[in-house]
Amino acid sequence: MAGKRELLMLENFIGGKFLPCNSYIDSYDPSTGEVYCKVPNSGKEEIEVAVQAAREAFPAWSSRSPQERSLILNRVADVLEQSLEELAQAESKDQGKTLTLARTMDIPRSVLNFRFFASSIQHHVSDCTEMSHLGCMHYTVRTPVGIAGLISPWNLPLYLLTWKIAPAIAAGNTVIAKPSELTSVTAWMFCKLLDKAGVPPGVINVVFGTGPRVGEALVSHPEVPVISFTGSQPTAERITQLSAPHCKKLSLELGGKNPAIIFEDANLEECIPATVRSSFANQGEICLCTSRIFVQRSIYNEFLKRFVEATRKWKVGIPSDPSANMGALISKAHLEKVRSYVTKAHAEGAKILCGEGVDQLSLPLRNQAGYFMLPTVITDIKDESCCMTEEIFGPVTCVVPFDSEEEVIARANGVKYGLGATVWSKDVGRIHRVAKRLQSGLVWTNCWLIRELNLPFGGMKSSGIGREGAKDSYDFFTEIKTITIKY
Ligand SMILES: NC(=O)c1ccc[n+]([C@@H]2O[C@H](COP(=O)([O-])OP(=O)(O)OC[C@H]3O[C@@H](n4cnc5c(N)ncnc54)[C@H](O)[C@@H]3O)[C@@H](O)[C@H]2O)c1
Ligand SMILES: N/C(=C\C=C\C=O)C(=O)O
Repeated sequence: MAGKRELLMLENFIGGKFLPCNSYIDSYDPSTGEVYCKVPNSGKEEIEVAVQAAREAFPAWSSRSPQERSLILNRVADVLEQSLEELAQAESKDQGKTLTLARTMDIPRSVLNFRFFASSIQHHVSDCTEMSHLGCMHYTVRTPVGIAGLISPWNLPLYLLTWKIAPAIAAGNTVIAKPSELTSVTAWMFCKLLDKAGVPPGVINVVFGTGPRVGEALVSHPEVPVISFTGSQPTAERITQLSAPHCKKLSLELGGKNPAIIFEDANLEECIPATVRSSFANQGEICLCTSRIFVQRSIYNEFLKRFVEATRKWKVGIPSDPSANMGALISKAHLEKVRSYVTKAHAEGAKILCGEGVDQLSLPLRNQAGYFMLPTVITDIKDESCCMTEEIFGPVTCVVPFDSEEEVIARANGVKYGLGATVWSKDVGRIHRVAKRLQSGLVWTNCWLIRELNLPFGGMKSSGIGREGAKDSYDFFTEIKTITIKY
């Protein structure tokens, strides 16, 4: 039929083979609102087959040396890098993010995830102590846990999936990965590259589908002893319940309600563009995005004026537009949810200074049913408002004044989350004092989102349990044993 386009059909990747599924889910292009892809709607049956493949691959893979595994991880990095442009195009189309961001952040970071763990796996050492008076020495050994279940969200699809796959296989585990059903395409493209990189069949299995069906089947499987999950807090609760009867090892990387604290001596030339970026990068769909901006009262009015001016220049455009700073949100439902927060803030008497309901979006005709929204700044809002306490995960940020250091620490800590904070000041003593007292797994001062992969990444309170990073991921994906030798 004229005008009818072929849909992209994904398949599960199990035991080194692509396998079709009995049923499929529609996947949408967020920039047009059109269905363009079909994602397998897998369930228990597919998980059973994947477990069998991962179980069979485990003995050979886990007995390779870290150096041998490292060679393969480096080859995965190479093949990913060779496909950088196709992967970036696909990530942008599937997720709605700008092509520029996919090219400069998502895919390069996915490549780096493999290179980084290929190197770090070769540098771990174990502990050894001696009790000479008893003629004993003790040492520790670490062994891979087994089959790892890896579940990832839709905001940084390949970036976050590979941040789990790379350390898990580097440590000798085999894996079953389940990407978000909303953004499965780059995971499927990644599977196509694995044979070329020399990854043995069954070491990496990817099963697609929804959380309640295939995600729960994976989490509940008795032969999957370790689950690494990145996503929302309510899903983490469900995963915790399902894992409890099996005492599974769990790593939970969850949401945030991240504060930026801006003291009167901050360098506003640097702070304003960085805070626009920390609020609205990737459409505000990064767990580390700033959503509560506390500004010291003496500079509040100046900051607000300049911040709103800079936000208005943050361009929303179609993802392929090189001048766009922001693309489309992930789904219609998510767009409606994000907008509803602005409506609630307005109803509570807060002021919407720019963006949603105030300014006009300008989009090409073909993209008018896409899930776009302008970056929105809210002020005159109470700390207790849902916009100041709940994770919105979209391009909405609130700006409020504060008077003292003591007060702002208490207010910044006054939410259930504790993931990433930023602090802006030239006073080194104050930076150390405030950073130490913030209930936050990560604190960036005078910058945002500079990542050091060696060090722990993760959240406090409802932002999660456990940390990821060179040593932390190694510890998580291995079991430790203490051995005593009497001589
Ligand atoms: N801390 C971090 O590093 C980090 C990083 C990115 C995103 N996030 C958080 O992720 C959330 C947004 O992502 P999302 O909407 O995809 O989260 P989500 O919890 O809805 O889904 C995440 C993943 O879990 C799966 N899932 C859903 N229900 C499940 C169930 N019952 N059992 C097993 N799996 C299930 C989904 O299919 C998806 O693959 C936000 O809260 C964001 O802050 C956190
Ligand atoms: N896990 C990381 C980032 C998470 C972002 C959430 O949206 C990372 O940089 O390692």
